[in-house]
Amino acid sequence: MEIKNWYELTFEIETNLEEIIIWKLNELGISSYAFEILLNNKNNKKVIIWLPHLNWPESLRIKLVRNIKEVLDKNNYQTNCFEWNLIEQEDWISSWKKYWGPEIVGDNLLILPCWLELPEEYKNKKVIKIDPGAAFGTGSHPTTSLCLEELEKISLSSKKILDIGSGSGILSIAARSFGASKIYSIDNDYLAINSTESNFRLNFGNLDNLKTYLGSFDGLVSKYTLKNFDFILCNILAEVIKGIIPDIRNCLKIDGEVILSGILNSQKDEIIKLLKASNLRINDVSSKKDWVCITAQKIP
Ligand SMILES: C[S@@+](CC[C@H](N)C(=O)[O-])C[C@H]1O[C@@H](n2cnc3c(N)ncnc32)[C@H](O)[C@@H]1O
Repeated sequence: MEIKNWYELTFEIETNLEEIIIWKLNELGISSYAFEILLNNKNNKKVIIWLPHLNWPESLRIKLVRNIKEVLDKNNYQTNCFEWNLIEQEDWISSWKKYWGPEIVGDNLLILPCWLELPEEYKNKKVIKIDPGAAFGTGSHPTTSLCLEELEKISLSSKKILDIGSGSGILSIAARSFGASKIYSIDNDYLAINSTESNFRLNFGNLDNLKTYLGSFDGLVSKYTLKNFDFILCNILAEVIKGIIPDIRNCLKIDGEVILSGILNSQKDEIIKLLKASNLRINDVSSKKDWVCITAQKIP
């Protein structure tokens, strides 16, 4: 289905609430947003959220504002200044482009918005081209960059990968760029699956090494044979991760590894406990801002 128009929601927050808003939007499955520094008030930022109009009837928009207000209230910030505009696809693309430039991740990766030429100074980087569309995964969120940095550390040559919650496809594309031979990408949002496929094509010109599945991971594992993966990449919220750890183990081959992201610092210990209980050995824990990424290995 093609998205024609977008709702644009804007409001102000104190700058220190940015991470909390990102966390809430992530939880609500909202991926297109930006923060703008206000020149007249350096302590505040403008939040701009774009929502595909077909998926956001009035009732859901009212609920969204209520959700955001609740989060802000809890953090002692009161506002009623929420402004809605309806904008056309072309205007959304130009708004979005204004906020997005090339981004270096880890030692060697460069995330490049598809409408930009590769800047000369980044010619030696491994480039991942992304058209952000309506799916999560531009590389700028700590949960994504933590996964990308983990991927840089491991040898993926000829490996079989499962990407659970592929969003824009950014991790699948990185895995292929690092030499993985077969990538299976799962997402329960059709916009994300479209985005994974079109971004994969944008980078490699074809979908030869990619297989996509639309649906929830727990439903798909019982329907298809998803087994013997060398690596599983899973950047989903901790609440979802908790319920799928045993299935993740079943999908890994012995010695295979899972990279889990989307976990808040406060949720780390509980996830580590669940991983150990499923016979998954913790190999690495890295963190950025409030977020943690855990790498665990299937032991016999
Ligand atoms: C935080 S985004 C991650 C996107 C991308 N992999 C990245 O690292 O930037 C999580 C994605 O998981 C998908 N998702 C959430 N729960 C899921 C589930 N149970 N099964 C499959 N996909 C799921 C969402 O639609 C979303 O695209």
